[in-house]
Amino acid sequence: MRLVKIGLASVNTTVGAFGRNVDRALDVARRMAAEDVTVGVFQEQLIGGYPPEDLVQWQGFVENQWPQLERFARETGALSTVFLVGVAVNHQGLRYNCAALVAGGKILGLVPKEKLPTYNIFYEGRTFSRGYPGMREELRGVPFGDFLFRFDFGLLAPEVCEDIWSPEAPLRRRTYSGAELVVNVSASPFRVGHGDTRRELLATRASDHQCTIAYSNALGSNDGIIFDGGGFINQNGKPVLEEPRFQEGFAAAVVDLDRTLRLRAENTTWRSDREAWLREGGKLVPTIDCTAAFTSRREMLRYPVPAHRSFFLPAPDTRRSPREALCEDILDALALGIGDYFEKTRAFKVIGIALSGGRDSLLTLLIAYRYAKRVRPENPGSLLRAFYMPSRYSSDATREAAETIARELGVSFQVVPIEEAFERELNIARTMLAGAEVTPITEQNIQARLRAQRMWNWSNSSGGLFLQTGNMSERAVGYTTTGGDLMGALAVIANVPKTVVMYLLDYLLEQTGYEGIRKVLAKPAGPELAHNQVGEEELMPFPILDACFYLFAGEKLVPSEMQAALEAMFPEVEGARLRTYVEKFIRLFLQSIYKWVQAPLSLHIGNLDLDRERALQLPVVTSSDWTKG
Ligand SMILES: Nc1ncnc2c1ncn2[C@@H]1O[C@H](COP(=O)(O)OP(=O)(O)OC[C@H]2O[C@@H]([n+]3cccc(C(=O)O)c3)[C@H](O)[C@@H]2O)[C@@H](O)[C@H]1O
Ligand SMILES: Nc1ncnc2c1ncn2[C@@H]1O[C@H](COP(=O)(O)OP(=O)(O)OP(=O)(O)O)[C@@H](O)[C@H]1O
Ligand SMILES: NC(=O)CC[C@H](N)C(=O)O
Repeated sequence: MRLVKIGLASVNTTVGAFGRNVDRALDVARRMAAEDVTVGVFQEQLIGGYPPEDLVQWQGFVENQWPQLERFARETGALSTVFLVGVAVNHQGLRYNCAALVAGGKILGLVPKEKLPTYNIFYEGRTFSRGYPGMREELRGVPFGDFLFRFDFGLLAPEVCEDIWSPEAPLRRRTYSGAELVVNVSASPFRVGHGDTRRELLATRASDHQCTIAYSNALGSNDGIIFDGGGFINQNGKPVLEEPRFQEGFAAAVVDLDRTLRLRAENTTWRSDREAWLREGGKLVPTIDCTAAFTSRREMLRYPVPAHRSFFLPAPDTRRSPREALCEDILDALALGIGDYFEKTRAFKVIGIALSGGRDSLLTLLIAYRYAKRVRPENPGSLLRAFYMPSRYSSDATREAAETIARELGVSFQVVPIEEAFERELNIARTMLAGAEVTPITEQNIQARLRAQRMWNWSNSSGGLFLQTGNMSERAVGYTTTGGDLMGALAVIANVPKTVVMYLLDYLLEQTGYEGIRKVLAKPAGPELAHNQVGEEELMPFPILDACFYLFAGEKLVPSEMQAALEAMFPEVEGARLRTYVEKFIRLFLQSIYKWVQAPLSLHIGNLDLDRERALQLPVVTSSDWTKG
């Protein structure tokens, strides 16, 4: 029996706040040591914050991380814990994204990331250089490269995030070289369903490579990329610990590393694969001996027995239903996104929403309220302001719905009519047009723009964070006004399809029983910019719109393929009608790209997103001729 206690840390870092990031990490490091953690795992780019994007091009951004790493080492020097910390380093003019091994007051090693993700939201290949098999360098007197590290408790292999996402992972050659404990410092952004993907991936790697894996993820939102924290310990395929997500702190568990070696020895497939690898010229990874530099304290650790006192019976099932898991995850992620933007920019005092009595602004308000409840539990509503701005087209029903939810949440609610200003702007527009008619669409847009202007004015003088409320589906087809409801300081639900907006509201109604939600849902969605406007009549049914969006923008199908998929999905709708929906969707989508590119920074929760930096990089000036074959 060789017991080791592994701690997984979650620290909410800010890009560029090196000193503050390390202060927060030190606090967790000390708490881990106080609870006898042998190996404490932090996240990728702990010191610099993630994603640093092109800040890595500034030599100072990278160089100035080193003194902070040294400080971390110094201030943890008396602790009996080995720490893994993500840091960027400069070496011979190139930048590397590393896992640093720190123990006994010293930086004992630096292992650079080999797989640099340059897809979706990731741009690492643009700024960082890769580590490579057999890399053996020294940086400021510290071993820097492809190494294993021997401690009195076992053989450890540090690595960085994406390294584990490849079947050709460095951990293959490192475990074949004897590594027992693979430690992955990670920054894996929240995306719907990604938590399950991580769990399965780690179980597969730990089983394929017969090792114990400790994986610790980043926490907190930076620039709309939301890290949900959490982490996993998996021993040779068996889950040992799953750290709760969306909270700062750490979780720890004891593992018996002898078990990892025993299972490895029993696994004839692993052994013969290793022999074949050696025969084919596989090169063993060298080991740095750290036993003189650090002595662990493990005599107090106890064998990890199941809390439910059975090695044979399952633990009580605490899993959430898929519906609850989806809704709670999205709501937690978006609330963290609002909160971290509000706090980390240090630019705002309150949060404001133009509240229409419709679905999108209601959901945005409820998400902001979720954040407010965390930081001001005694009076969450005091952090928020809601403004209802009626024109001649606004109904009593939406006003009543908006007022009701604001009252239920204790949020200040102000009615600011725009009718007079609308009339004035209409007349001015007529004058500018020298007598020509103001189009009906312009009439609509004037109202949306007046509301935006008022929100900006309120924001300027109050220090208010003006939340933009548009959903992804309507943005995709340009059903939003440039300079109007498309604007705001932070777009909260811009990555949420309309059908998901409705799903979340149904869930929240069930959870909270708020009358305001019920009143909003009682009325069909529509912008109230003209008489009796119903969004689904002007566009198409939202389930079909979202399906078109998924098939075209996500799956990249051509119209005939989309049509076939829609016919299978909506057999009750006539084929000819589906064809007009497909054509309409593609036309609107391709002619609305200019709108998304001027939308505010938005919170990201899925790989299919309308954000030129993070998902679809489409030209604004483009023709749809190619879609016609
Ligand atoms: N390719 C291009 N590149 C750059 N700019 C381009 C452009 N094409 C038009 N433009 C400019 O954009 C203008 C048209 O865009 P914009 O002013 O936004 O107006 P537009 O897209 O014509 O109309 C806005 C639509 O959004 C709907 N809406 C508005 C507000 C809320 C909601 C809701 O869901 O509640 C819906 C509204 O019913 C209407 O159908 C043009 O007048 C022109 O100035
Ligand atoms: N009467 C209003 N008072 C305040 N804000 C409004 C008003 N009408 C529209 N807005 C703002 O403009 C945004 C766009 O309107 P839109 O109709 O797309 O959304 P919604 O009303 O929130 O949701 P839905 O479309 O599902 O009814 C709203 O979310 C809201 O922020
Ligand atoms: N920062 C990274 O390398 C993360 C990439 C990884 N595939 C993830 O999404 O979790």
